[in-house]
Amino acid sequence: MIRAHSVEAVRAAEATAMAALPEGELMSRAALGLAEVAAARLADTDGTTVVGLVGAGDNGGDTLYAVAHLAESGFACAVVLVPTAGRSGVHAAGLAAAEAAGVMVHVAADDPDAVADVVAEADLVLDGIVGIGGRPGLRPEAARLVDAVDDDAWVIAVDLASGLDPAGEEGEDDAVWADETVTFGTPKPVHLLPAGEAATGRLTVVDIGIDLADVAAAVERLTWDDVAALWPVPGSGDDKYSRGVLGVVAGSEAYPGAAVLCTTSAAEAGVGMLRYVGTPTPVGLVHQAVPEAVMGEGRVQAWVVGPGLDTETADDAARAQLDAARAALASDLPVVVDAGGLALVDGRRTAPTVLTPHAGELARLLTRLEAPSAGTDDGTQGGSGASAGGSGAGRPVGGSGDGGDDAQHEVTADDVKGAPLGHARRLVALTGATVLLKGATTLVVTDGEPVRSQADAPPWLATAGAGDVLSGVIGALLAAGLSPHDAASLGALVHGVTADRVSGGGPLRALAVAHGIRPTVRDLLARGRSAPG
Ligand SMILES: NC(=O)C1=CN([C@@H]2O[C@H](COP(=O)(O)OP(=O)(O)OC[C@H]3O[C@@H](n4cnc5c(N)ncnc54)[C@H](O)[C@@H]3O)[C@@H](O)[C@H]2O)[C@@H](O)CC1
Ligand SMILES: Nc1ncnc2c1ncn2[C@@H]1O[C@H](COP(=O)(O)OP(=O)(O)O)[C@@H](O)[C@H]1O
Ligand SMILES: [K+]
Repeated sequence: MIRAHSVEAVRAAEATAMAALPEGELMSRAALGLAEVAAARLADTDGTTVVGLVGAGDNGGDTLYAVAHLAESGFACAVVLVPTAGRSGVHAAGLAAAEAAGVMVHVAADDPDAVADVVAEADLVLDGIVGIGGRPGLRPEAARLVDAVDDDAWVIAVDLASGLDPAGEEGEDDAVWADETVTFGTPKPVHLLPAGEAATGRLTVVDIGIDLADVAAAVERLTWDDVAALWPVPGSGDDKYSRGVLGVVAGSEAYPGAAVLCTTSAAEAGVGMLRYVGTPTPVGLVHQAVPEAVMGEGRVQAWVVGPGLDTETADDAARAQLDAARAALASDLPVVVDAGGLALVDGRRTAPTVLTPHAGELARLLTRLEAPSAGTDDGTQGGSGASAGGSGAGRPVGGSGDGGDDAQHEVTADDVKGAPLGHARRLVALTGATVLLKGATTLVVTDGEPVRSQADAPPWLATAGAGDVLSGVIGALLAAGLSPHDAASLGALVHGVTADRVSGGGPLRALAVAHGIRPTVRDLLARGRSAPG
């Protein structure tokens, strides 16, 4: 598992470590590690020239010492001091070390054009403008230097790409776009979150001897090696019921294929038993595609509700299926709610719940649930008595404070994409559920848990039906007894890794991803068995 810690946790751990070390020792370790990475990249690319962009804080200090090391190793090195105060505005001891090593020192404010030319010559650029002390965005004088960097230069962000929000809450276009980030002690949230991941590039962590082993992470990412520890592997005493029965309420006359995709992936994920509830067309298709599935309701340990569910049609079969969906939501069993099922959610369930919206679905849910008088948005069904909350669990009033009295604020998909984590948290606050927000980086947010962030899938996975496959995997894991947080994040990991294998760099289809789940899990489990220790 990769663990990222908040800025506050990092500063506290640094303070503890510094108290036991000679002054400047941590910065000296950071700078040495940074210089070693930079020297290796220069060797890989036959580069010879280095420019460090140096801001006013300790991030600039790291950069000055690192460039001094690189100059001592024989590279042609210069630094550009970004603050308008020039030499007096930067880390004094770091500047002295750089000058002593023969580094050329330029002050950006003195001659901006000439300095831009110096930057443009560099084979390798160290971005030391700001680190964890930075506010989002770049000031114009910094942006001008960043614009001057040659497209072929290797850009290493020191600790984080300047301009990004270190907490990764807000997206920021005005930031350094790094090929690589060399960070110190531990990853920071921005490195793993959608707001900063692309601008971070390759992430390299330098050990500077700070201890965060017992400190809760702000953001976590499951890796391949976590699968063996988390995946529910049956023992000799198990039977199909003890392994977990999953009920699936999915598909409709309008969208029958979703039922096939969801049940196929649940079967491929190795669920103990599968029950399917649907209308005649998907029942026939599921019967053919997944002969293991049993048709109709019965005892289950968890439900998937919603892929391809049609909440608009009111014929008898569709109504019976919707009744089953509502009963599942009103039950005390774990439920994964996806796609059409999200329209039936109108508040808190007390039982474990995973909501799996994409950005557009999250925007619609927030708009509806934060409205002064919320209800289900499938108006055809009227009676709110069959709400997701069941009898005693009405819609919480959270969010009423930001809407204003008359005009309801409509949340858009673009709002969600601009600040995905914050919007996912809003839905967690409204529902108490685990929220899995789909995208290139999928976020799993649960109250009181570190955010899980998975980025395992290729963009080819952005294809119709891929979400139906994901819900089947998560459902199988919930039925086996995993917590919503683990089921959702492990499901996202396996779904993404499978998509990557199935794609192999080319197109994929959702059904192929469903069929790829079984071999992927097998191989990840085998990897765990062969791992040392
Ligand atoms: N505290 C420690 O023990 C260690 C800190 N280290 C380094 O120290 C960094 C943190 O240093 P600081 O706390 O001094 O903070 P930073 O160097 O990240 O930045 C703070 C300075 O940048 C200015 N600034 C903030 N936002 C800006 C923006 N958008 N544009 C331009 N200027 C902006 C501020 O006015 C302030 O002077 C870490 O990221 C890391 O690189 C490392 O040396 C490891 C040890
Ligand atoms: N750019 C991307 N890169 C990787 N994965 C993506 C990207 N965009 C979407 N995905 C993934 O593809 C799946 C799409 O699911 P969804 O939008 O629910 O599709 P559908 O409703 O058609 O099944 C999700 O798992 C999502 O995380
Ligand atoms: K930086």
